[in-house]
Amino acid sequence: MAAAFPFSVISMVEDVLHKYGDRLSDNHLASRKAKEASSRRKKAVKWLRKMVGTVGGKELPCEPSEEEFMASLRNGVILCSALNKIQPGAVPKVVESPSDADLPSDGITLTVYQCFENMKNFLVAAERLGLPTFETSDLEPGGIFSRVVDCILAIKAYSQGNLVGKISLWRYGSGNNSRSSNHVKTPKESLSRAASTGDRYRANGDLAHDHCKADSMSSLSALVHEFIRDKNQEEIPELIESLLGKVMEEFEQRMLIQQEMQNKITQEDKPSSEARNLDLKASDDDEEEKQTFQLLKQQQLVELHKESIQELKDMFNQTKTGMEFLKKKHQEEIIHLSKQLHSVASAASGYQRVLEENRKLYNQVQDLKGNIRVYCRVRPCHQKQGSVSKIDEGSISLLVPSKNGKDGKKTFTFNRCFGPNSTQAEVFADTQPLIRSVLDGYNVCIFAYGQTGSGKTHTMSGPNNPDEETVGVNYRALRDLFLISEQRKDTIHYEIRVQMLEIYNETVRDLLSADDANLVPVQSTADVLSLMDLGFKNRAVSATAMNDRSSRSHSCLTVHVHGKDLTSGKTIRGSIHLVDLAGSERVDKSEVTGDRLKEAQHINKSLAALGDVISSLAQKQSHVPYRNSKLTQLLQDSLGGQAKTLMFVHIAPEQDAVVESISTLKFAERVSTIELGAAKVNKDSSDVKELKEQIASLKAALAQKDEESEQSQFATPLSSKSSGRKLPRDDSVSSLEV
Ligand SMILES: Nc1ncnc2c1ncn2[C@@H]1O[C@H](COP(=O)(O)OP(=O)(O)OP(=O)(O)O)[C@@H](O)[C@H]1O
Repeated sequence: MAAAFPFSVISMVEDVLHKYGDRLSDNHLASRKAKEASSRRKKAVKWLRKMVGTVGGKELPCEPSEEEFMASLRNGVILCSALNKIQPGAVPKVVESPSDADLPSDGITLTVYQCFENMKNFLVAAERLGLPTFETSDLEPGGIFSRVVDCILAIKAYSQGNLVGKISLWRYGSGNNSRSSNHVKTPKESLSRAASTGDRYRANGDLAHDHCKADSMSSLSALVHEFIRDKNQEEIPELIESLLGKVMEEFEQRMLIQQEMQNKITQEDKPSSEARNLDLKASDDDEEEKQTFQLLKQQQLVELHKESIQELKDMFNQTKTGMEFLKKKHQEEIIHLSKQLHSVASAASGYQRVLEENRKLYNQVQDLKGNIRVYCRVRPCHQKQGSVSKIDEGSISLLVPSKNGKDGKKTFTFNRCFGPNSTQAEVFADTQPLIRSVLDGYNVCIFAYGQTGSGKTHTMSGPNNPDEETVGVNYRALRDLFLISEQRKDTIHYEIRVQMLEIYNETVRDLLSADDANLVPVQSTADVLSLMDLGFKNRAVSATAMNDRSSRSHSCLTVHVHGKDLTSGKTIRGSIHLVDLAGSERVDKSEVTGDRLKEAQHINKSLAALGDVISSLAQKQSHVPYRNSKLTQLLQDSLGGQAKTLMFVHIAPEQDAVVESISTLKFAERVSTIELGAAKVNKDSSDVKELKEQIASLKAALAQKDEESEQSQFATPLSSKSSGRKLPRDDSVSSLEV
């Protein structure tokens, strides 16, 4: 083997003995080793400080003790960082300590697992790069720390050197570092050393030819024997070991230098053949590096995927926690809302009860006030001196000329009296409560009575082209109906339908349609207004053709209300008749003829029939002659015990109308005394109602048998002497002539 070496082995041993002879025989080998180890450690520390700088906000101490150095490397961060500095990405994942403040002196803030991960990753990377490695336990007390130092110095060498010969050196060092303290030399160091040893290390390699194996061995043996001759027997094994170590070190260095020099010469002298060899070697190395690189990349990818998966897991867990939190909150909200809803529901049912109670009380009060209410209204006077001497809230006084020339005074009492200055709104204010009754299921009748020109149409409809202020009871009543039904829409659904009829000469005519008596559904006051306009137009056409017919006919606007309680499902029906009667003035038979006479007869007949009905109601007679006229037939529902009736009595205050006024006021006073009994709400089924009507009809038919066939005599409206008048056989509500 020695023959193959480009230098003499003996001279190499001689050199070693010359250089280290004294020191090899030093009795304090252990301390020398310790010094050497310390020196190597310092080198490692110095290099690490330079490469890594601060880790976790701390620097490696300049001269740490072995224990301190071990502790600072234990979490693997410094080692990983160092390796990554010289080979970026060599250790793909390094877990660092969170902050410098958290880094204790021993450098272990990471969990044991994290430290282990770092160390594992570092050792894998080091091994992959062909660097000498060590056991993790070497960083613990009792471990072989020199192996760690070797590894660091190998990294240092890796960073500084080239690849040639490197791997074999490291492997050598790695495999022997438990026994030797080999210093890994860089090619540069080796070269400089070669230069200093001069003649003994010739680079051409032909010096070895004069040494034969036997000579070498005997000379070598002699040299060694010479060296140990005077040495203590016990020291000898250790000395030999030390000498061998040094010789091996020297050998390594010389081989390295030799190889370097050969490479250099070959590169200069034989570029083509060497280039081929180098190419081959380079391609091998390239392939190896490529594989290593790909492996690293794959590992990095795997690590990245692992990280992503972990992140996803964390995110999933966070979302799950968030969802659970939201679910809990949501449930709490629902419980809270259901509690609120419960209290609102009980409040609403309480409100319903109060509303119901209120309705009952209100209608009781209305009942106590009397079912036929009479209000008197006096319009402004066209003369300077009128017949009305005094009007207060409940009474009206008229100046009545007596036969002896002295003026007497007559006073009449009513539920309310309105003077010429009373506004439409004031008049309606006292009427308003009746409108609510309609929506509560009662039948209501408001009719305007009085002689021609006394102001009936003004009260019921207002003047021609009325505005918001002057509009009459009809419009205001309907407006209230819609307003209240709107207010109650959450509890009761109302359907409102309207009918507008005219009774002229005992003939009923629908003012809204050419067809049969027609109930038109309406949704708003606007609907009603347009219908009323149509009705008035239809009436006006007739009036033009028939000479002031409006004064000679009764007009009746009827509103039917059907309500359904949305909670209980109960239904209620109510209706209101708004009647503008024909003029009530008495017409002397001898003064009129022809159509005018006929009109007067019919008006008087129907008003007499109205008087008769009211009279029989006042006397609580078992039979009430509703069927004596179309008017009383039409108003039957609103004049019986189930209805609430209001009569507006109108007075023309002029002196020349005083007789007619007194007649009117007497009639009205009599009406106001009538007790119809408590009004009843329409909650009966329609069958019951129909049966009641049939009974009433049969009773009426029986009574009529005794009456005279035809009553052509003009009767005053106040007359109750209607007996003897012949009633039409087919005058039921359903057979009204239109
Ligand atoms: N309270 C009042 N304030 C002011 N003007 C009134 C009032 N009442 C009636 N008038 C006016 O008196 C006139 C006659 O009134 P209106 O036509 O209402 O009487 P009427 O009783 O309906 O008559 P007819 O029976 O002929 O229909 C009208 O011009 C009307 O505008």
